[in-house]
Amino acid sequence: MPPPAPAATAGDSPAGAPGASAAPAGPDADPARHSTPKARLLLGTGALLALAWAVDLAVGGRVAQAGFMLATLIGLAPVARRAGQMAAARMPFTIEMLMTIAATGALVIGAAQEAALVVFLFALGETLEGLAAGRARSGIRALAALVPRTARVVVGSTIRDLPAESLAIGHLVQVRPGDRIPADGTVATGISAVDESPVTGESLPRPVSPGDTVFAGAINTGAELRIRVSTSFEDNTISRILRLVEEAGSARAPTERFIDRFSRVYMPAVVGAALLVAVLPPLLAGAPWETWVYRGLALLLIGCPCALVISVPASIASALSTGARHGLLLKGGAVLEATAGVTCVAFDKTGTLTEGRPRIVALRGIAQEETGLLATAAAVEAGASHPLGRAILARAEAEGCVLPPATGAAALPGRGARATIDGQDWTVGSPDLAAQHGLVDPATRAWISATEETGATVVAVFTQSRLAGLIALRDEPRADAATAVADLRRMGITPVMLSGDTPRTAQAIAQRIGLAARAGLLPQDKVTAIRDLAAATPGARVMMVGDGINDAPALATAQVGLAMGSGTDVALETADGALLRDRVGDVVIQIRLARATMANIHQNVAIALGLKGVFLVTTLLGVTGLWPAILADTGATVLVTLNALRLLRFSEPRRPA
Ligand SMILES: Nc1ncnc2c1ncn2[C@@H]1O[C@H](COP(=O)(O)OP(=O)(O)OP(=O)(O)O)[C@@H](O)[C@H]1O
Ligand SMILES: [Zn+2]
Repeated sequence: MPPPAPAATAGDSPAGAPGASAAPAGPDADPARHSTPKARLLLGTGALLALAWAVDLAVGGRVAQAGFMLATLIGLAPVARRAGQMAAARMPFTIEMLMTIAATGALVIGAAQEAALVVFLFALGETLEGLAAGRARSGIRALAALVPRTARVVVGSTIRDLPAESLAIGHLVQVRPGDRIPADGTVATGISAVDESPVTGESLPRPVSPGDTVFAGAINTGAELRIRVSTSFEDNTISRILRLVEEAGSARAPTERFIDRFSRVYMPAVVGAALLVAVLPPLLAGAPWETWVYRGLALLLIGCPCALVISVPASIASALSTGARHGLLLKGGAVLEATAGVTCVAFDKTGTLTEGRPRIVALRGIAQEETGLLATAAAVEAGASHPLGRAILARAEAEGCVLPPATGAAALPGRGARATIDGQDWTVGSPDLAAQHGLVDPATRAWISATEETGATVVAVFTQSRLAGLIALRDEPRADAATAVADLRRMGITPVMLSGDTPRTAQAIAQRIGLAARAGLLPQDKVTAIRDLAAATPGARVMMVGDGINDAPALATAQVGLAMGSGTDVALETADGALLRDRVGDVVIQIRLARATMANIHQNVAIALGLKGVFLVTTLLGVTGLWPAILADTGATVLVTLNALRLLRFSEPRRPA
């Protein structure tokens, strides 16, 4: 007989470790590995059971009884062994132990036929549940298969096939039309379109040209591309996602932990109650022993918490899997549960509510003419990752500016960037910084205000003593920002914008999107703002959605922090989840999915407890016996799992275009 796989599915696991199956990925996620021996066992027990039944119907008597007994023993052996192992590890009260006691007890009181049926139905329940759980997790497992195994690496004038794992940062790889991209990177040469739907769920291929970033796993749908690898294999987006989801297994939902604790008390209570039922009526009232021992055994089966134990992990695995298919990633069940309760969503502005691709709309030279101004600003921003800095650099490059050499470049988070040029300390940053040096005269101030009222951001380029000029940049709101914000309102959730930009600019943009704004916030002010929002109303739960380095502290502070997929690594690492498609509307979908999941979990707990309640009563009344009791348990397990699978079909509501 093949060895049983310990703790293969939640149904197998001891009551003390119901979360064992919550990790939807990892080595345990392969259902085939576990269900094969179980399925074989199931078939064996089933065949013997059927044979014994046939014998029973034909001739009856000893032979049939022996057949039932044999079927029971074969089916029970692995279960009993697991029960023994767990008991040796000081976890005596397990589902396996309940099964073992009940089936052995049934044999002892001469109910071999029922014992065999009980063992068979138990194995059936586990197999079905294993299959269903495998489906729930397949979405995430499929991700791992997306990255091609080999990459075509360009070495000088030749191309060599190398394993994708061995790719290193800086390698140049060739991706032919129709091939999958083997690594995260930037397009070096070629103009094409990439289908990222397997990674992000975005169904339209995205046009790419040199300089654009691409994900490992995306399909090149157009012409040949050469990609410069930007992350190692372990750090590519897909590997990171898989790691996040794996971590998810350890971060259990509060509901799950409750059931965990509940089971720990509950299992000994069930055994105790069954013992009392079996012993007390005969001892005290002289009732017949067989009747009450039988009822006690049935009670053990009723008490089996299989369905309850898997109700939460099954729903969560389905939900995480569905989310992953839509490019919505959450680091586990706890986050899912917190997301369902969100009452307020705080959005960062740049890169979250807006495209994060500001463009220069005006240059105003003051102490320096425009081209020189642009070159100076670009030199200061040379290493910057801030969208404003990148926009300035892009424009300078487009205009063919020659940048003066700069040293000691540094970011001033939430304020600007600085560097030394020609021995002078230059800053590119918020006009307030320049004003602090007394560099902003009334005419300049008026120009800044007027420009900001149009929703543009103005940055000043200055030294301690001289304002070289001003640059106005404009960033458009994301296409779905206004709709998403309106959807949140309709769901009873308060949207707020938290911005590091000036009040006038932030207001202008917030007004177009339709929400309130808090502006002029430094990174630590965003943290304070999150705390304020959480304290503003009792029971408030705040979600923060952001993308930048300046959002990371706020992402960590909020009950739930979500990072835009295009966001900085810091934001992605700090956040509890990511929205890979970079759509504001995905916040809405994520919350809807979380709410649906919690509803699903509650239904599951109701199904599990409800069925048990009904059969508890009928058992004590003597209406139903052993096999209906285990059928109720198996039935509840299957119902709960099927109900959880409904979450796989969760889809975003279609809206009229
Ligand atoms: N690299 C930079 N170059 C120029 N100005 C900068 C730079 N970084 C920050 N600033 C200035 O600091 C302000 C706040 O920046 P911060 O990154 O906190 O927010 P933001 O990107 O404007 O907006 P949000 O906080 O809504 O994303 C900017 O509006 C800009 O004036
Ligand atoms: Zn059970």
